[in-house]
Amino acid sequence: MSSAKPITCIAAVAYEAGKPLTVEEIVVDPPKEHEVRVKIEYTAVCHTDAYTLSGVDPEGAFPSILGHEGAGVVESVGDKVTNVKAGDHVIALYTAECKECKFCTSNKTNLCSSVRATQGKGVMPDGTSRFHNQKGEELLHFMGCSTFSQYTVVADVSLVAIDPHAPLDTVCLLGCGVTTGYGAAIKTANVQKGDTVAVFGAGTVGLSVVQGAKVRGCSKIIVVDTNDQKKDWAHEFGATDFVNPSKDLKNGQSIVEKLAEMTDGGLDFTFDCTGNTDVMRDALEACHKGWGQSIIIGVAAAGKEISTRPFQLVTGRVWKGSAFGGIKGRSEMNGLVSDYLDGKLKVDEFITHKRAFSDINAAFEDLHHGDCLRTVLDLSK
Ligand SMILES: NC(=O)C1=CN([C@@H]2O[C@H](COP(=O)(O)OP(=O)(O)OC[C@H]3O[C@@H](n4cnc5c(N)ncnc54)[C@H](OP(=O)(O)O)[C@@H]3O)[C@@H](O)[C@H]2O)C=CC1
Ligand SMILES: N[C@@H](CCC(=O)N[C@@H](CSC=O)C(=O)NCC(=O)O)C(=O)O
Ligand SMILES: [Zn+2]
Ligand SMILES: [Zn+2]
Repeated sequence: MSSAKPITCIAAVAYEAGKPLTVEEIVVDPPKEHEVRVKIEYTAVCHTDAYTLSGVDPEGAFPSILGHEGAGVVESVGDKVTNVKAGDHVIALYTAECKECKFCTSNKTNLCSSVRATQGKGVMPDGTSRFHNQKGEELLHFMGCSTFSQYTVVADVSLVAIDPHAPLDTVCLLGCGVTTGYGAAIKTANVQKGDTVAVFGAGTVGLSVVQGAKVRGCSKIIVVDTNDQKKDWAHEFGATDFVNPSKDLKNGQSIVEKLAEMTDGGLDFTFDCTGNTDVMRDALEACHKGWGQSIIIGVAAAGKEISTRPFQLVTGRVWKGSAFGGIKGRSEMNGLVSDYLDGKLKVDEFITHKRAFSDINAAFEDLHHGDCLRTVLDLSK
């Protein structure tokens, strides 16, 4: 039996959709069997946190503790936990890896099913929460991580222990944005030397796709973004071209026509990193006839649907999706951490803002300004 006691700490609670988070004291219960309590040191804010807080996530539930791009140190473990121990440095995984379910053993996907159903309901695998506020009200978990709390409890399958030399204030970004985009390029799409690529949306996810395409030696890497402020970053991460569809198109020209003109008929691979369903259609239709593949990464609001003429698929274009870049967190995260430590994977470059955790609502504001890729929050402040 674990001898851990409840911990009182500071968390940012999402009480209501569309409202700022409330930074307050909460109680975090000890981890149960196959659970781990983690002291979160650093977390970043991902666009998906803002999406859920806005109220358009079909799985969004309140009150809850959001956050899923975090790193910290294991404080205590529940019974039957064997993959991590107190003191380990860890990254939280919103895509778990149990290594036993039919998804994990298939080698076809990273979408582990072990805890996904309860995770989507905001509870631990036993159906209960480990978080309460000072009034004794239950607070829900989020994406199996809830990193907007100084202490969180996660399933053991939702954690990976990492090299303790890796700085937690930067590798927290491997918990989502960087891994998602980079993995979508090198794993889901498996882009190759000489391929042509277009990336729609130059946030952390899109620029990480660019980084993957550059590492693989793609011949053309076109970034499409409506914000000119993203142009310098696009080139810094490896883009060969930047197109702003709100000002770089000829009269009457569509972005699909512009991209076809730039690539002799269309791209080998396109990636949606915006979550906009109209952009998803453009990304598919900008693919080359016969073989072009479009990868959807962006998360769209409840009720939104994608459409295109079936002829686009009949004539050989392929629509795919990618979650967490297709990366199996427990098996593959340490490869990314090593690449980062060896200077082969850019991570620090995405950190445009740093703030105290108590300033978390300002970090959500940062997301709406063109000068922000990621804000990293220090949970000790
Ligand atoms: N599938 C997965 O596993 C994951 C999915 N996501 C999703 O990926 C998406 C990107 O995340 P993130 O990089 O953090 O988000 P950001 O908001 O930082 O990046 C999105 C970028 O797209 C730009 N953009 C918006 N509309 C258009 C448009 N019509 N055409 C071209 N560019 C446009 C935005 O510009 P501006 O800033 O001016 O609006 C911004 O630069 C989100 O939908 C997020 O929820 C995130 C992580 C994991
Ligand atoms: N809750 C949403 C779906 C949200 C979604 O698609 N999430 C991505 C990760 S976004 C990270 O920033 C994902 O990995 N999806 C796969 C999964 O199993 O959730 C909804 O219900 O539409
Ligand atoms: Zn995310
Ligand atoms: Zn599994």
